[in-house]
Formats: sequence, structure tokens, C-alpha cells
Amino acid sequence: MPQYSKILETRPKANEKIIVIATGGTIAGSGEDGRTTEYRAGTIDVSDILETIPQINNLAEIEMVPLISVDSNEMNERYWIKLRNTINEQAKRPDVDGIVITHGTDTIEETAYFLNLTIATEKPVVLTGAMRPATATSPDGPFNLFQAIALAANEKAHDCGVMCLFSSTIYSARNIAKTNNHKIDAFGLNEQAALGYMRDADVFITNHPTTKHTLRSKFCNQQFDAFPKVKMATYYAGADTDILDALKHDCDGIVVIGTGSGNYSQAWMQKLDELAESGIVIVRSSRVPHSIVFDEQIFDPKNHFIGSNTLTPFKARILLMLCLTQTRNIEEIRNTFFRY
Ligand SMILES: NC(=O)C[C@H](N)C(=O)O
Repeated sequence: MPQYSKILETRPKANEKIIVIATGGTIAGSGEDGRTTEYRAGTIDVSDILETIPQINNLAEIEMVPLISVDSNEMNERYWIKLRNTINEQAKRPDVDGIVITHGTDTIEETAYFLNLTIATEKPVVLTGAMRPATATSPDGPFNLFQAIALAANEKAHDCGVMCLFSSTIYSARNIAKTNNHKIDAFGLNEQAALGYMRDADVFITNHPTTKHTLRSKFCNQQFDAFPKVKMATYYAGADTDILDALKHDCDGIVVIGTGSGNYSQAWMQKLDELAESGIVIVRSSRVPHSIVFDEQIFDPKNHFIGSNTLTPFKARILLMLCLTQTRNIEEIRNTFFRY
């Protein structure tokens, strides 16, 4: 691993205790020295990265919890439950002030939103990662990790819901989306504002989430072992309904990734009506990156589908999955989609 510049410690050690939970991803990736591509995610110990940024000791006392070490494409519901339980356990400790999770960027937005809906703490919980592996020339992970720890150690970050920190921007778990797959500033927002920004270790919160999260979420005290099966189907010009027939077995819900405002052909509408009548809950979302999907008559004349509102299709899947652990009532789920 290359040496990063070492900054002299001049300030006394801070009192805040921050737990860093490592899950893998490119931030802990390694490959050929200097290269940004062709690496293996989740192969380096995050404590080695922490050693390259000793100025972190001016901000907080760090305790590492290595949980798993995977490329985030291996993340799944089982790992989400494990991570959620670990966060809840650590957050209950009176000596812990905040929690940082290192995670791959490919699915970080799904993990973050799941945690936002299910953890029971007001303490800052911040996810971060990197686009360049630790062995690259000028990796972005160390600075993201530094800022994520600074954010988690800052009292302004309390009760903001789960946050993600990338390139000095503080994102809400609900609204962050990966929008670029080759630059270090790889994240954007789905029609919403950021929660704030950072200047080195200084935190500026400019907005608070208006949707329910953490302690105000109706899922935060629920025990989970497994989840109802929610699948996804993408519509494209000329798409056959075969895919919907294939998905309907062993299926509790389907998120349709439609065009425009959550749209599809008449044939898809008829098939989706049929599936809804058989008890599968259908959410309409859109493949358009900046979109809002409202309930509407033209593509849902029977009013038995649910619009994803401002959620991306992937986050709509998580919310539907959690809703289905409590109810199958369409009105109740629709109402939750407006408030979470
Ligand atoms: N930049 C990254 O972290 C991508 C990596 N494939 C991951 O999601 O684990």
C-alpha cells in the first residue's frame, strides 16, 4: 500500500468516541500500485487506512468493528439485518458518540436507506466509501473517511437520519443516488437538496430531512429475520409481458421501473392489474433519473398500484419490502410512501 502524506498531530486527542464498522468496498480495495481500475474490493483492513490519516486522532477516538469484507454487490438482506443489529447495539453504549460505516459505492444507497428506516438511534450514523482503491494514486477513501468521522463526531449531525458523506457533501440516505461510475464525485440527489456540506472537518448542515427516519420510523423497533419477496421489472419500448409472468411466482410485491412518470404499455397495464388482483402489491416507479411518480388514473385506472413518489426504484423496493412486513393494505402503504 502506498504511503500517504502524514500530517503531524498538534492538537490533543478529542473525547468523542466513534465506532467504524467496516463492510468492504473499493475504499478497502487493492490492486496494482497506482492504478484506479482492475482491483479487488474489500481486501484491505480499514485500520490500515486510518493509520494513513493520523489527524483523525484530533477529532475522535476510534474503535474498529470489522463486520464483513465484501464488494457491495454481495450485500443482501441478511447482511442488512446484521449491520442494523450491530449499529443498534453500538449506539446503545453510553460512551459511543457516533457511527461510521465503510461500504462499497455500488449499493450504498440501498443499505443507507434500509438503515434510515430501521435503526433506533439519534446518534449520527454516516456511510462512506470510495471510487478509487486504497492502492491507487491519490485515493479518495482516506479523505472521505476523515470527513465521515468528523461528521459523526459533530453534535450538529444528531437527528439528521442516516447520512452518506462523499466529496465534502452530506447526503441524506433517502435521497442519495450513484450518478457517475468513473469519477470520484460519483453521487447526486433525486430532485432533493443535500443536507449540507463540509469544509475539511467543519460541518455545515443546511437542511433537515422532512420524511420519517430512525426513531420516528415505524420499523425502528421491529425484529427482522427475513423479508417478503419484492422483485423488480423494467419496462422498455416493446417489452413483452413474459417477464411479469416469470416474476409472479413466490412474489409478494413488484416494483415496476416504468418510463416517464412510471408508464408502460396497455398490455403491461392489463398484466399488472391481473397480478394486483391476485394479491401482489405493485409499485410504479420510473427509469428517469430525476423523476417523481404520482398515483394516476391513466396508467392505473383501478387505483390499485402505488406511486413511488420521489424514491428511486431501488429504494421503493426497500420501503415496499418493509411495509409488507406489517400490512397489505394499499391505502396504508400509499400513505407510508408519502411520509418515508
Ligand atoms: N466504488 C465501489 O465501492 C464499487 C465496488 N464495486 C463496491 O460497490 O463494492
